[in-house]
Amino acid sequence: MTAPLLRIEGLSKRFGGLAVTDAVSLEVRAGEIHALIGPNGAGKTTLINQVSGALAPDAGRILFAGRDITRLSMPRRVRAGLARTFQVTCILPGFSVLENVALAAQARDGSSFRFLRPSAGEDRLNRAALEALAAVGLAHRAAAPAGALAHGEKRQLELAIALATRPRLLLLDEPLAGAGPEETERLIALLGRLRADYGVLLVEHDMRAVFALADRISVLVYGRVIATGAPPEIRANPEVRAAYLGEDEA
Ligand SMILES: Nc1ncnc2c1ncn2[C@@H]1O[C@H](COP(=O)(O)OP(=O)(O)OP(=O)(O)O)[C@@H](O)[C@H]1O
Repeated sequence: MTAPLLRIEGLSKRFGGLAVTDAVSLEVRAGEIHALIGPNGAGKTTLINQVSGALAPDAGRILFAGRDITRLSMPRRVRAGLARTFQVTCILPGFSVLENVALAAQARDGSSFRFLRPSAGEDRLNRAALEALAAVGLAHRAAAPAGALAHGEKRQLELAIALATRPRLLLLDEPLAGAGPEETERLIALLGRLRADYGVLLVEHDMRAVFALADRISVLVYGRVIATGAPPEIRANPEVRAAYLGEDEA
């Protein structure tokens, strides 16, 4: 079996007296969608924040492609191949769709264009941005102002922004939040296609999407992983059903 792309070992974070993530361990393999589910306040976003580098853990380790990244800055993690999207849409509405993605491509490449003429650098960024937009099915909207996109298209744009940083692992925090039924279908299909090329750690409340997409699911309750397994195992787990899923998810 291939080594995991992401390995989280005993990750703990306290806010005051509250253990928000409590010795959390899990792995994400390349080509796998690993969903992290759990009730509101279980610590899912706090875990993603620690993996992305927005929050320092109190204890535990984060290994990415075998390298310990626990103390690495956020920009260095992006350069290493970690990309995240946010629960709340995070785009520049006055810039075009293409510009939003080109900026992300530029942030990833940093100074790598310093020996190129600016226009050649710009062409390259635009090409990279168009490629990322094509991968999420949004190339036809490249010239539109980002603020004019429909909600579901904004979620696609956020994914393109993440892809433009050339990641190996995507940290997706509620990518379906606020999407209507048709947009949800489109985004589920898109996430399913991305699986071939990336590892994905997916936080999502839409259980139909989670059970349709995930190769494995970890269930977080009060900061602790109470179960990890394939979707049928999780669905049948009595502790999970009692703590989170309830009867209607069966
Ligand atoms: N910076 C902070 N300071 C203090 N408490 C915090 C902070 N960030 C989060 N918390 C608390 O930690 C707990 C876990 O929050 P977190 O956002 O990680 O949960 P979640 O599982 O992502 O929830 P949701 O599904 O509602 O997004 C909550 O009780 C929250 O109030």
